Amino acid sequence: MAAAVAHEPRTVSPAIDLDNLEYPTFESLAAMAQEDVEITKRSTLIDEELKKESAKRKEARRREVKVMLLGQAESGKSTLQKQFQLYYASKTLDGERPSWRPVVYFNIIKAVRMILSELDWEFANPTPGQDANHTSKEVQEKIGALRVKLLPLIAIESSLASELSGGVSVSGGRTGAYVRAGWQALVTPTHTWPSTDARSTARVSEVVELASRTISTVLSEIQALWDHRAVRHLLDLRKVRLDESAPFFLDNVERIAEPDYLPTTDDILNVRLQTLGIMEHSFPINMGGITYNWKLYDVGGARGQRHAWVPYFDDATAIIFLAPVSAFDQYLEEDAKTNRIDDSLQLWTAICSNKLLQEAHLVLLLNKADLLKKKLKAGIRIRKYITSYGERPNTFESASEYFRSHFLQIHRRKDLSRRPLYVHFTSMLDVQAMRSIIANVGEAIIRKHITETGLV
Ligand SMILES: Nc1nc2c(ncn2[C@@H]2O[C@H](COP(=O)(O)OP(=O)(O)OP(=O)(O)O)[C@@H](O)[C@H]2O)c(=O)[nH]1
Ligand SMILES: [Mg+2]
Repeated sequence: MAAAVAHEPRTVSPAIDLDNLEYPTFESLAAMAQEDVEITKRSTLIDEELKKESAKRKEARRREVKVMLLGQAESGKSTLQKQFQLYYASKTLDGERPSWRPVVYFNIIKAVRMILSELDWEFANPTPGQDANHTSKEVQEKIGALRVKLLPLIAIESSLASELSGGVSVSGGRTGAYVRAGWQALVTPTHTWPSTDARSTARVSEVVELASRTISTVLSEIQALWDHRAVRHLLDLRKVRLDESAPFFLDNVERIAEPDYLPTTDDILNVRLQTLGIMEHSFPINMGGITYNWKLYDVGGARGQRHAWVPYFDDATAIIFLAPVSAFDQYLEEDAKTNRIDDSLQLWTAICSNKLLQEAHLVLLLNKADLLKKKLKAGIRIRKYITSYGERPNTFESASEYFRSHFLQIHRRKDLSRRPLYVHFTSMLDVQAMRSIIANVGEAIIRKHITETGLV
């Protein structure tokens, strides 16, 4: 037989003494009731505050227009960002002028270095069939003498590049300098930035001042090199590969060599400086009496940078895709076998078919139309680089239509949500012509945003 188990109650309720119970007085009951009212009031207030806060956040989000600038490296994304800034917030661009000074110096030094190294190569390996006068002993001696004078200038390139890149190590090559978000604070003593200490700012200014002084000291040698017939000849033969903006800066070197030089808007638009990562620029845009917080995301376009775009995709209001149509005779710096137009078409395919971007408004800018015209006028044949161009006339009308139809076809085939597509040919350095495009694109994007969010 199982033994009986005695159970103790687990909790013992206290015994009560009915004779000595304390009852609350009417006064204390009233005070308690008042306290309850206060607590309820406070919690209602908190609820209301939270509701207001959430409505405010929602409203702020509704007024926020996020626009991503996408496209391969050198397609003109950062230049378009500057054009937007110039149109909607020109005062902020004015404030940034001093920080573009070292970038202009860097562009000049890099151009001089590249000319000298291309000449070296050409003297050692003369192009068959070229005029031997341009590689004669006399020419080589003259260039040799210029090189000696220009060496102190070339020596500054890497320290200037490294200061612009905020310490990211860079080594020669065509690109040379990268910038990340906040770079301007690193190169402008008047800016404050958490990562800028007084010593590093002083060092940067020293490098910038040294660059400025050296450019004016060797000004006549820079001009002599740029005007030299051997250089001109090699440029004509397209044997010297310079950044597209190099001729602009070398033509303007005298003005830039002035000690009180401050970059003009044209200078700022022409500089070449590769973007690293994602740079966010925001400024208010007023439309129909409502102020929108316009956020532009300018990304690095080289292949190694593209993975960083994706986290920004799902709440993007619009994508502005830039494809440089002048690039038919160029190849990717990161992959010398891929034609730039081909890369742009591949990238455009990926953008049109990306599921995260299905809701985003699409704008396609076929950029560098000015350079396309120039190249065709200079007789560069598209068929040599793109065989499918066939016997079509080598004219701007025919070429622009050919490239446009390829991009449109991809959009038709790959865009599952069948969004309307806004297409423009652009010459991004032309401030006047860009004004109407910027206004059109800005308005179209905000209008779409209004339709979706129900803002009036
Ligand atoms: N001639 C001409 N030059 C242009 C045009 N658009 C941009 N450029 C120049 O092309 C170069 C590259 O432009 P960026 O805006 O730096 O290119 P990006 O797309 O930002 O390049 P990453 O930052 O490397 O991805 C700069 O020197 C610009 O001045 C154009 O329409 N015509
Ligand atoms: Mg850029």
